[in-house]
Amino acid sequence: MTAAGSIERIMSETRPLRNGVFVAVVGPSGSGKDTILSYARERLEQRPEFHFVRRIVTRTADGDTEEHDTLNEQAFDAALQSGAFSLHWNAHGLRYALPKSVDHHVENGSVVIANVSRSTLGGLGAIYANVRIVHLNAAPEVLARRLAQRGREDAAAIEERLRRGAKAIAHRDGAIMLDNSGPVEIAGDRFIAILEKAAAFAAICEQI
Ligand SMILES: Nc1ncnc2c1ncn2[C@@H]1O[C@H](COP(=O)(O)OP(=O)(O)OP(=O)(O)O)[C@@H](O)[C@H]1O
Ligand SMILES: O=P(O)(O)OC[C@H]1O[C@H](OP(=O)(O)O)[C@H](O)[C@@H]1O
Repeated sequence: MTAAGSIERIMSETRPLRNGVFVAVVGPSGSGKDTILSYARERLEQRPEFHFVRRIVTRTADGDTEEHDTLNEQAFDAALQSGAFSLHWNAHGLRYALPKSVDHHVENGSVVIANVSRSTLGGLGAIYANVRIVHLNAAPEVLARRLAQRGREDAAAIEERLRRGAKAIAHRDGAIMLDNSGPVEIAGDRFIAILEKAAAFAAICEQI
């Protein structure tokens, strides 16, 4: 490898990764993360500058509001060991990950949007130079009603999700708070406006 090639390789591996923006969507169970992501994805599907991440979860997709890839525990471990993930976490007795391709999308200047756990937020800045945190929420009685209506979990699991949601509110400087207690169009259109601003920022980064 030439010296220039070697420097290029080192530069491309230097973290935090630049050019694009990583948008982390967080919030308590039932706040509507998957719903708002679908709303925005449908409306932005002709816009190549936005990349909506398909997660990997150790849960089958049956009855889920989210489309994701499923791996069993053993396959998840193997993928983790082989470096196939950009980010991973545990919650609700399940394991979650984002594919390594997320990093390439960010380096290529995209706005990359993912539903992640609040537990990942502290580490994001070391991976991605430009991070936006969108903290979705809804009134407690709304969360309880939605989880009951969704019917994906039994009553005990819903109780546990409500407890976890109430406990782990992310008090982070710079998080954009977005209320989704009302109709999905209200929070959905606000979310799209946030993504448009991130895309404008990424476009400026590309010029400098
Ligand atoms: N604005 C809204 N108005 C009415 N129903 C909504 C709204 N937003 C979401 N819902 C409904 O609430 C339920 C929970 O939404 P969703 O699954 O998107 O939440 P989530 O934050 O992704 O939850 P989890 O973290 O448990 O996956 C779903 O049944 C969804 O259809
Ligand atoms: O409470 P915290 O750690 O923020 O979030 C934990 C996890 O809970 C939800 O999972 P699911 O989509 O309901 O399976 C979120 O998407 C996240 O991955």
